[in-house]
Amino acid sequence: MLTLERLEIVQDDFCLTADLSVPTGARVAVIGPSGAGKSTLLAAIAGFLKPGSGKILWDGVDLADLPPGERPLSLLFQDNNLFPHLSAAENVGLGLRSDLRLSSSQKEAVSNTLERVGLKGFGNRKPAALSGGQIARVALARMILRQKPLVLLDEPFGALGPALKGEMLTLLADLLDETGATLLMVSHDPDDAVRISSQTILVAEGIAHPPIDTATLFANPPDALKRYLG
Ligand SMILES: Nc1ncnc2c1ncn2[C@@H]1O[C@H](COP(=O)(O)OP(=O)(O)OP(=O)(O)O)[C@@H](O)[C@H]1O
Repeated sequence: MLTLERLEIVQDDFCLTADLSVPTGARVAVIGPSGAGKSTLLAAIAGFLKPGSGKILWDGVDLADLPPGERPLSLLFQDNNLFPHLSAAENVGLGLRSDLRLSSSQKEAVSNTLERVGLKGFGNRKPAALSGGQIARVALARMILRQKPLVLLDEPFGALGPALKGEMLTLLADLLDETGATLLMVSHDPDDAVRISSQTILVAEGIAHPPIDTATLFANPPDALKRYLG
């Protein structure tokens, strides 16, 4: 379980508070107006931003002293963070070792994972020779290979067209079924929230609200969400 305990994150004159829990295995959308603090929230959980006060706990363990690379999570941004000079397989392999000195079983795991996301035979290609959807698949492959229990996605498919995005959300849901990982996914598209997540965290007016049932939230949106939805 992820617990944000009386968390306060301050960036210059911006302040976000959160006091909430996300049960293990839950899939939670994070939505809210632009600039409300969705990325800031994920950055704090990932360890890139030090909270002003409060705690971030995973299964009761305070993550404060763990650097980003040692936290029990994978993080994926919209640009998918692929290194342009590395092949698809190497980009996936980075999920296991940053120096890419992989054992033969690790290399096999990379190749199996590429196959799992539909990229069999694409391992030697550099990102420039891959389509947007294929790049997203490489990023997902790296994420699942890391086998972390918490997955943080920040608008991961925002640059893709609707059909491709739908395909990626389906693949993501299948991968989460297999790994049982807990998901927090920032999205600007309410349809994504409905599609991938049973629960939604609304971030608005300085507060990351506790997750509530997605359908209930959209059926009866609070004013801040109404304004955002337009
Ligand atoms: N490095 C920084 N230093 C100071 N303030 C920052 C910094 N990064 C972001 N902010 C501010 O923090 C607030 C929250 O930004 P954040 O990017 O988390 O919002 P968001 O909800 O993810 O927005 P969007 O949907 O547009 O991506 C904004 O007011 C932003 O200007």
